[in-house]
Amino acid sequence: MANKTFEQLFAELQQKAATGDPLTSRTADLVSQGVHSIGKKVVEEAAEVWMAAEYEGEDATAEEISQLLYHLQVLMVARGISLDDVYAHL
Ligand SMILES: N=c1c2ncn([C@@H]3O[C@H](COP(=O)(O)OP(=O)(O)OP(=O)(O)O)[C@@H](O)[C@H]3O)c2ncn1[C@@H]1O[C@H](COP(=O)(O)O)[C@@H](O)[C@H]1O
Repeated sequence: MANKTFEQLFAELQQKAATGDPLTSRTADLVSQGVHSIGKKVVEEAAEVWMAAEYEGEDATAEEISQLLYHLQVLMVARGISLDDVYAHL
């Protein structure tokens, strides 16, 4: 059912940020652009989650949530924040 877990995606993104080609990897491209650009994507995706939750179905909302989680993870990688750093606050 699931393509990958949250932890598996994070490990993949760390690898992409370290060795990926910005021409073929969205993650490498975003990390090369920096925290300002990634932050704007996080805000954009958060708004799309809100709109989908209010006006669209569960599947569309879940897709938007996946895109928000992806961009949050890219921001974490760009700032050198680990999953444990975040889990410590849960
Ligand atoms: N989970 C994701 C993922 N979620 C969202 N996105 C990207 O984020 C975009 C967000 O959608 P938008 O509607 O905002 O698209 P957009 O406005 O055209 O985006 P912009 O390029 O204009 O910012 C999507 O089009 C995808 O390109 C993702 N890109 C990659 N991943 C996964 O990340 C891993 C590494 O990917 P690469 O770094 O590309 O190899 C792979 O497992 C991918 O499946």
